[in-house]
Amino acid sequence: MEEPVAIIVGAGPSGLAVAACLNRLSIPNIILEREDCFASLWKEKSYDRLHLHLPKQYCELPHMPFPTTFPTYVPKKLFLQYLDDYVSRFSITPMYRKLVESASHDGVAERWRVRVRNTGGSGEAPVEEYSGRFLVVASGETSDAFVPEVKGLDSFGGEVIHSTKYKCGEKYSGKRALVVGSGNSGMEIALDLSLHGAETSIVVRSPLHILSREMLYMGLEMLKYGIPLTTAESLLVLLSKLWYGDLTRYGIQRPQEGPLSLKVKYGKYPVVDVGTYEKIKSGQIQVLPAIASIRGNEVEFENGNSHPFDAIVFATGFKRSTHKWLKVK
Ligand SMILES: NC(=O)C1=CN([C@@H]2O[C@H](COP(=O)(O)OP(=O)(O)OC[C@H]3O[C@@H](n4cnc5c(N)ncnc54)[C@H](OP(=O)(O)O)[C@@H]3O)[C@@H](O)[C@H]2O)C=CC1
Ligand SMILES: O=C(O)C(=O)Cc1c[nH]c2ccccc12
Repeated sequence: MEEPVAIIVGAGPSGLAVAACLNRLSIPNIILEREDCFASLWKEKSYDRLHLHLPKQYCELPHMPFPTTFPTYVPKKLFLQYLDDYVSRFSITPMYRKLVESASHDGVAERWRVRVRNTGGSGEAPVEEYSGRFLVVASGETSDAFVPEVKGLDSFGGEVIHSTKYKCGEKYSGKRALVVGSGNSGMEIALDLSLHGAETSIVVRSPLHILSREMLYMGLEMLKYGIPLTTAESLLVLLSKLWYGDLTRYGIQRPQEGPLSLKVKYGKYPVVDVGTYEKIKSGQIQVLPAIASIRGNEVEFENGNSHPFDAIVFATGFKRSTHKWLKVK
């Protein structure tokens, strides 16, 4: 095989976008993907009711707009259909079951050396090596599911899953479900559970911004037209306060810093409300503080209260994987 100019790690939307751009310029490249499909987070590790939070014009990949027939907020199924079309259109051929174990730069040869475990076979996974002038890290901020250590979790009798294993709330009907974590996954999974008739609670341990999709869209449009970030986000906070009111009565604080600054500085996205707020307001979703410990089916919270649950969904986010394999001096 001809040596690629670029080695792309990860066949998520970003890796596919880079490969498409390189293919259009006939620049040889390979994508190394540890799973057996592209966009595995979307395909296999996300809940059914997932939609993009931004209007479609903000989410398209380079050189291929979404079809005009797609709705403004693209659902998972159509997004995956779009990615399928994208991969065929730009003749992208990711190499699957290639787990990158190390990537380091050889200064003398001016090449990246990438060691890969080929996990595709049946026996012991053999090691392969690839080299190329450029390395593209497209393995994402959401590569490895994160579950915190919780005192007594082992003693919990019910089901415990990470948000990546959650599809739909159907089987939780009538059950007491606790969602731990109040990012966008936790908030929407709590909504889904409640809509399916689960008695739902969610742990909110830190301050957060809640915006509607329209507010977020407005914020991004303001940035596009050159309105300063601090001005744009002051307006968003004002709108959020007018629309949602004082959230402290439900046990939710707003952060000191604005929603756009938090995203830009720390990659922390605001919660985009797709219906959870109404459920919290009506008392159908109960907000609880951080967990102190678990004993059997009883979960004790930091305010000293404890409640029994049948299932816990950890929507506690992800860790990136680069510290495991990317060797930079
Ligand atoms: N439709 C869309 O576009 C969607 C987009 N997303 C995006 O995907 C990315 C991942 O989202 P998500 O899966 O929600 O993960 P996040 O990292 O965004 O959220 C994790 C949440 O878990 C909380 N948490 C972590 N550890 C604990 C703990 N020990 N006890 C209590 N709470 C804890 C965090 O709180 P704390 O802040 O205190 O650490 C935070 O609220 C984000 O960028 C998100 O915006 C997700 C879903 C839908
Ligand atoms: O910068 C990005 O990741 C974007 O595409 C825009 C965006 C998506 N969600 C947001 C939330 C707050 C600020 C920017 C964005």
